[in-house]
Amino acid sequence: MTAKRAIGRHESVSDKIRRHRGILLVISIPIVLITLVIVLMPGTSEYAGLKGGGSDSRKYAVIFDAGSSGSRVHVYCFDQKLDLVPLENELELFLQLKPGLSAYPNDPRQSANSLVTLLDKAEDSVPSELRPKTPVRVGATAGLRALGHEASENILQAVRELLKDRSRLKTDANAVTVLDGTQEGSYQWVTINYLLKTLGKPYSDTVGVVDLGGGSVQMAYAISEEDAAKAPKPLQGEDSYVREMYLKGRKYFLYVHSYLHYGLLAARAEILKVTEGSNNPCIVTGYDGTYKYGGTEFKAATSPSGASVDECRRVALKALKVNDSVCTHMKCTFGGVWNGGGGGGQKNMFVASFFFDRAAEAGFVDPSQPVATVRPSDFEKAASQACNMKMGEGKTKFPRVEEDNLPYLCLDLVYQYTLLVDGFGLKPSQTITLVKKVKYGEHAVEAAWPLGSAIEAVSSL
Ligand SMILES: O=c1[nH]cnc2c1ncn2[C@@H]1O[C@H](COP(=O)(O)OP(=O)(O)O)[C@@H](O)[C@H]1O
Ligand SMILES: [Ca+2]
Repeated sequence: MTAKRAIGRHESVSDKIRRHRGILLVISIPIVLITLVIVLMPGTSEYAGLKGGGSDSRKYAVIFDAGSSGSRVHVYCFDQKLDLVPLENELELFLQLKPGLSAYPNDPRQSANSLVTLLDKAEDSVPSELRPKTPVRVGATAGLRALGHEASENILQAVRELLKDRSRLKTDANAVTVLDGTQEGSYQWVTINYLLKTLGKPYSDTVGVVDLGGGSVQMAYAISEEDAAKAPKPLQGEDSYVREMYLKGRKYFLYVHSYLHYGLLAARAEILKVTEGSNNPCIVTGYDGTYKYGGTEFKAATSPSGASVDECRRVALKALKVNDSVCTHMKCTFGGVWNGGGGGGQKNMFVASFFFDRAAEAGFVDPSQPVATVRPSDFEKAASQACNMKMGEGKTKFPRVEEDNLPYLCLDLVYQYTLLVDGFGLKPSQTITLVKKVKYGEHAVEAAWPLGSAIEAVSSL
């Protein structure tokens, strides 16, 4: 016994290993395997945390929307997969002010300086070390388009100088421009479909968009390759009807058209021009004043018999030139413009900007919700009430309407109905989604073109 114990006590380490090698083998194989998996697989938590969490893998973009009625800035932050990630508590920094750049047609410096507060706050929201790598873009829309080349180019040049003098953000050669209408419409389509996560799906699973600004209105939707091949060729100086875009591994043919002078505030002027200098059946009963747009004044006075939906519709149809212009294409919207042929990409329409705002002011949409499902006929119903009231009743009948908009409420709602139904050819009973913001995970993001521009800007980095 003693001898045996003595032998046992002096057993060498190698003897022990040899004796227990079976057990050791059973324990060590899984440990080695697990270690290998952790080291080699990029998807496992620790590794991915190190790689994806650092601020150097994030890309910021600062986009100014120089709209006809106001200027806005959006700052977005994307991860490596081009998903939006929160900046502080929201998925974007969004700030806005009025008026827009085109309110200073003869003073380019003052026009550019109106962006200073937006610029400073936007730049502050980008981490200091990333600023020189962060693209900044300024896209001007209908306001500068309508000003004409020289005045708008002077303003843009002053904005370029402001960015150079005051900011460390990265400006490319074409970073400060007047967007052409088809660009604006296609960015809006990318924004909405990105937020709905329909990009990469077949074209008929995407949604179509309408964006009613102050100066212009855009419609965009994806069409089939066959329909794209049938698109009418644009005349000289016209934008082409179809844009090809490659997004999330799929090629899209996007029908897009922008109508300058048919944004809501510009359309008021077009409708008042039809009855030039005399009474107009779209003006709310009891109002007699003037409407200013783009430096011109228009008489805005109701007819002696008061406002009327039916008569206002006749004037709106004239302003849209629905029946007065020649359609040389298969089918037209209004003003002789091709309608794109319809199809699956147009069956769900997301309708933004002034459509949402007026519906909320008229009281048939809840302004605290990001989206609302309505029908074009809802605009007509609200128009009937607005056209039948007197100015004095406005505040009680439509408590949410801003005072300045009250004389034009009948006009705005009739125009919106006429644009959707007679202009764009939607059925009065078709459901459409009015959209202010789109939910993206837990957050909601502004349903506006700058996100589409930001995605393009960071994709090329
Ligand atoms: O970021 C946004 N989110 C939601 N609505 C917006 C945003 N930017 C503009 N809008 C809408 O567009 C309307 C003004 O149009 P804008 O001034 O952009 O005219 P434009 O597009 O014809 O130049 C605003 O009253 C608002 O309804
Ligand atoms: Ca706009």
